[in-house]
Amino acid sequence: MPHAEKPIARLAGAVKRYGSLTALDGAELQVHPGELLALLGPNGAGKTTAIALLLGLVRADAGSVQLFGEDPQSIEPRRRIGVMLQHAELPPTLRVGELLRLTASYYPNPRSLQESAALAGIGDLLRRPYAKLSGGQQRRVQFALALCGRPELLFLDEPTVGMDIDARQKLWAAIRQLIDEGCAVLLTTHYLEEAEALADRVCVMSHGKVIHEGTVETLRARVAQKRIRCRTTLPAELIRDWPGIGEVRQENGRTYIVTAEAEPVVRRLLEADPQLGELEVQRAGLAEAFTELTRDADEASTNPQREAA
Ligand SMILES: Nc1ncnc2c1ncn2[C@@H]1O[C@H](COP(=O)(O)OP(=O)(O)OP(=O)(O)O)[C@@H](O)[C@H]1O
Repeated sequence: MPHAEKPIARLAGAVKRYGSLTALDGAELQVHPGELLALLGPNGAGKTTAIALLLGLVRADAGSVQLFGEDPQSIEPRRRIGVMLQHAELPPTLRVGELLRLTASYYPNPRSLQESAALAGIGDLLRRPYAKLSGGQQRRVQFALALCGRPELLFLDEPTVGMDIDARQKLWAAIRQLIDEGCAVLLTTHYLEEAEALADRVCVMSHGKVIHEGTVETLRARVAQKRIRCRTTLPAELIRDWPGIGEVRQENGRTYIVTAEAEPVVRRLLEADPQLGELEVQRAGLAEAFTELTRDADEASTNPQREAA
């Protein structure tokens, strides 16, 4: 999708090797002002490495890495970002309020303590020592620290891991509020519903490359499969032999069918079983699209001649 505005964070052909392991293999990634980009991919795909490059924590072996058009290791672009990583090492004896004040002091135009605390929902934790908080509370404090500098770009690496449903939804609401104020967010997550709830765009990574980029809708549309569910007396073996059937499963008295084209299958089902009931046809969700995409990428990488064939 062409974008009028210049990206504020950019990887172009970025390569990062750890010994013989290639963690990033020519990754292309762009974050634009004010957007929420979700970075998805299986474990080890290279998401955290991509973020580490953009934060200047590691250097690329090849390709270019830019943050606000500059080298991410220089101080100016770093003053414009906020960061919440998977593993945060924070001084355990400091109280939450002290941590927030200290972090805010690194930024030229920080939010007030009260504003940061309210956004992250930690108003009642300010006097507590950080080390004594629960895992979920510590995550919320880390979120407050990430947003206290009024960043233009927020990096959130699996922010809701360890949070209960209520805390997760509150964090989503706070992220939406930041987006409304014009902050861009680069989010990595394994929760596809999180990407669906928040993202303007998604990038799917596999084996150190971005293998898909688009909206949640375009990602879903990549998967042509439909799911049919019904109650029928027809045996699974019979349906399996019909043309265009991907998979048939029977469970708890219901039959589940996966097919690329639902209409002919539905027609045939109704003809073969006039008693058929509880018929439902669904388009594949983001989870199926994601699984299918990354499986294709896995097959291509373990079987490279397939590409050439
Ligand atoms: N410091 C390091 N030294 C050696 N190998 C590393 C290092 N950091 C990452 N790797 C390897 O690089 C690859 C990409 O890792 P990365 O952490 O970027 O993946 P990820 O997509 O963030 O995975 P996850 O979803 O599990 O967090 C993995 O194979 C990982 O083992």
